[in-house]
Amino acid sequence: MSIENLTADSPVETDPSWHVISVEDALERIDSRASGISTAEAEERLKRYGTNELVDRGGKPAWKILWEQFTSVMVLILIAATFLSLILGKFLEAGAIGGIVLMFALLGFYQEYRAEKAIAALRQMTVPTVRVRRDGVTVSVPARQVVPGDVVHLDAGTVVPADLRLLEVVSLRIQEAALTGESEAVDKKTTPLAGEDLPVGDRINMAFSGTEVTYGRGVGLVIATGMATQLGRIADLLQGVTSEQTPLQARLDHVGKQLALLGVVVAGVVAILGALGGETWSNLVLTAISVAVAVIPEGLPAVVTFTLAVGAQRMLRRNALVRKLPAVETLGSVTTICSDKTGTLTQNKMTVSTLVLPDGTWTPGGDAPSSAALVALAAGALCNNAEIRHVDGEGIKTIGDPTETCLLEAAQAGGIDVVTLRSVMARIGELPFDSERKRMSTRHAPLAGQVPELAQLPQDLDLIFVKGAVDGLLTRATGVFADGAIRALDDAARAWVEDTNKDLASRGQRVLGLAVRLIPPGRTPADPETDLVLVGVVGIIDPPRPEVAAAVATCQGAGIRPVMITGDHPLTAQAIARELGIGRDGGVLTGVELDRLDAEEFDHASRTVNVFARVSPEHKLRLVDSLQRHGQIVAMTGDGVNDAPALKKSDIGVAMGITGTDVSKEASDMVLRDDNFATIIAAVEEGRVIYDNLRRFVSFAVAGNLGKIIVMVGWPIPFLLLPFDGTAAVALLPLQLLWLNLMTDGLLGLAMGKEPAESKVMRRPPHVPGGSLWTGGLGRRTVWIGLVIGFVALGIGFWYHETGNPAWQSMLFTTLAFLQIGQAFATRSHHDSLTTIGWRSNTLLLWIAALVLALQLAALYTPLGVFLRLEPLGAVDLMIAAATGVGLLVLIESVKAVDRRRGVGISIGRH
Ligand SMILES: Nc1ncnc2c1ncn2[C@@H]1O[C@H](COP(=O)(O)OP(=O)(O)OP(=O)(O)O)[C@@H](O)[C@H]1O
Repeated sequence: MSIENLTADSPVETDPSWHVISVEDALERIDSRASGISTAEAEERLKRYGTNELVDRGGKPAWKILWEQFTSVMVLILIAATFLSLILGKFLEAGAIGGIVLMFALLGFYQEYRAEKAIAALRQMTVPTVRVRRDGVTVSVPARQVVPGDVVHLDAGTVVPADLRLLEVVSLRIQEAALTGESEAVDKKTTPLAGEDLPVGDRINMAFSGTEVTYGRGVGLVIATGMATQLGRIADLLQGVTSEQTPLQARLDHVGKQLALLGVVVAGVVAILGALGGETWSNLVLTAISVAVAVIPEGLPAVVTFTLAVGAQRMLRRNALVRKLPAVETLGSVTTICSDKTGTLTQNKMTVSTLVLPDGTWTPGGDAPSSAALVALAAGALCNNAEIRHVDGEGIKTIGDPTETCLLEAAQAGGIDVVTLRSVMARIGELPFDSERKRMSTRHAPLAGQVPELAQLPQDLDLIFVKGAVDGLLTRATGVFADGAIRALDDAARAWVEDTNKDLASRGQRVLGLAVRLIPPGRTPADPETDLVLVGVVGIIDPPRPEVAAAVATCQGAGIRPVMITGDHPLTAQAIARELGIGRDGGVLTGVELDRLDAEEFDHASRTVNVFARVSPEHKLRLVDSLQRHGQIVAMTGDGVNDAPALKKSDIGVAMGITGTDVSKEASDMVLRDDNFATIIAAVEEGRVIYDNLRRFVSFAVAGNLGKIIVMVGWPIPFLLLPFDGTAAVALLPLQLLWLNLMTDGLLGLAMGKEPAESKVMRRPPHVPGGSLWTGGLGRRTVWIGLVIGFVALGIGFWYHETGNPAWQSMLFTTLAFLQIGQAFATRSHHDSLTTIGWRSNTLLLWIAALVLALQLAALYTPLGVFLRLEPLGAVDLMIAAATGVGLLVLIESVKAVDRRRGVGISIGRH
């Protein structure tokens, strides 16, 4: 998409010239003010202009989902079967097969449609909120309620919510790749530009919907919303968002197709056997159809979608919001979790514990601060973007980044009136905080005697206050403020700062240095953050979240390595890591140290070191890459705009719901609604449960179908060898098989998606993603259960047939149903006995089993039986059939018991 296309041919181009007029003219043109519009006006404009949304961006249309149900290989074979039956003049069969195909297709449609809706609803939950000025105050509103004329705030990490004419910028940089394809971020301005028809990419006093703020902050006037924005004009984008298949879905699709083809082959074999036995042509075709129908796992797609969607809901209940369905499954195979420290492992509730000065310390709540302490506290309050507000009913509240709010609170505890201080010491410049520099600076006009607390500082110079990581400040400092005067930063002073830093950090505290630079008014140094005078060092406590230590232990027990990746000091990181049980050995490496490693050493480090400190987002990306190259499945957390590449690269990108930026959320697969590490572990557990349940279902369905194949193939063989009366070449009719598959794969299978966790789910290694479904003994178990089902049913069928019982087919049919009900219960756990897990722990299965039973009885004893060509069975026959089901249940349970005693059993296949 070229830039020209966007401007020249846009059909809804209304007023392209916002970039050539001044800020004041822009405000006037749209009838707004720098303080924003009123709530009433906003409501009125919302009615006039509509909501700020692009026309339905996501999701498959319903007709497409429905169409896909009818075009799968399985269904096509069934449709072919319907036509063959028609040709043979078997109208009832044709109608019934057709009907059941329709039923399966509708079931599949319903499940998939629901899953689509559920995922769309989940995506809706991450729709960003925007800070706008309404009625003169800044409030948060959902992005969809933004209207033309609104004045909105932009910060690093914000996705621009609408098209804006910029009113204020502070080092504002915006990445506009979504619109222009240009990946380099653009520096923004507010001054009018020349040239009405400048291309979008050159309108640098505008910000466009969908682009991303990568740095700085700004304020903009909304000039277009929704479909009237530049983004809204790019039709291509609107169709975007394809729903992805999970790896397992893709593999199961494959299994489905293979089974369908196998069905065709086996059908051919049975037909040949029948032909050898002198069976009639039409009966042969009918038999072939029956076999194909028996083998095809009709319920598979519906059950898989249902299980994944149920899984996403379960995760949501545990505060993990899945944005992409494949994540539900991938979570189960995660081997390494790289987590930020602040806010994820810790509470992000920061309090200043101590302020260390060259000539003493001050503790909030303790004595009155010394004059040196006042300078440091004022520096911390001025070089600070948190706000103090009076909230009705709650009194004075600080709002903003916890690292900054705690500094405001400390200043107030020290007796400084922050609001007054800030109004007197107006800010005239700012270098925003970023996680690469790990510091921020603000510039203020000379004191001129206005602030008594700062009487000891020169009164006629501009002040640049800097706060940030101590190590960085130390390399840029030349002086220290001690005993009311500025002294040279000699070795002793340097050693004092370093020791203080280490001492606080090794106690797990976050350490911030505070510094000032004095500069004649009007002069702008090339790098304002040099020649600094240190005024103090602050120790900040951010306690670990109480539940995280247990989550870390669970994580390790589950064969998953937790890794801490933090921008904080290595000693702080290590102290917190130790407290939480992360990386008892393996030490800590810093970003600088990582940079010194060669590729091989880096790879070694990524696999052995568990704590990485003072890293930048770019290191996160390299770590993910290195881990992935060594076969690890990596979950990576991130909150900042620069974390997006690492989130995208990781197998599970995890964003923070509370503190995360829009950009990080958009790049993620999963959002933690509570920012909590423990929630990742909960999601992993759910992921494993889902994987187990899918494996369980596939094993159940394949064993059942194997049983049915044995019955269908095995049935004609004795008749070939023995004198044949020509009445019994087909064990079961297509309708009967379809019915059975509907009962088992369809209904009982659905209930398997609801199975709760196996007891050992978090005490075993993660499964190999993309690995075989049948590993760990599951293949063997599936086969023998299939053989038992097949031969028991066959045996009973022969017995009834040979004893001349006309209901032999009904008996065969009913036996198969009972066998699979028994199997369904026994398969509820691969290890634990049914008595341990409790009959009632999956009530859905109980209900569905009851329903299946009722439907089976209806098939035998109501007019439905005529349709299905079944004869009623006597009570004894019923009991025999039921006994086979109970027998299979007991048999599987006994095998599990023996396995448990021998310490073996179904495993997940990674050792
Ligand atoms: N608002 C701030 N102003 C100035 N410096 C800051 C600010 N916040 C953090 N720092 C400094 O930057 C360092 C890194 O902070 P950053 O926010 O990048 O990492 P973090 O949040 O501690 O790490 P993570 O969340 O990745 O565990 C901190 O140790 C601190 O020294």
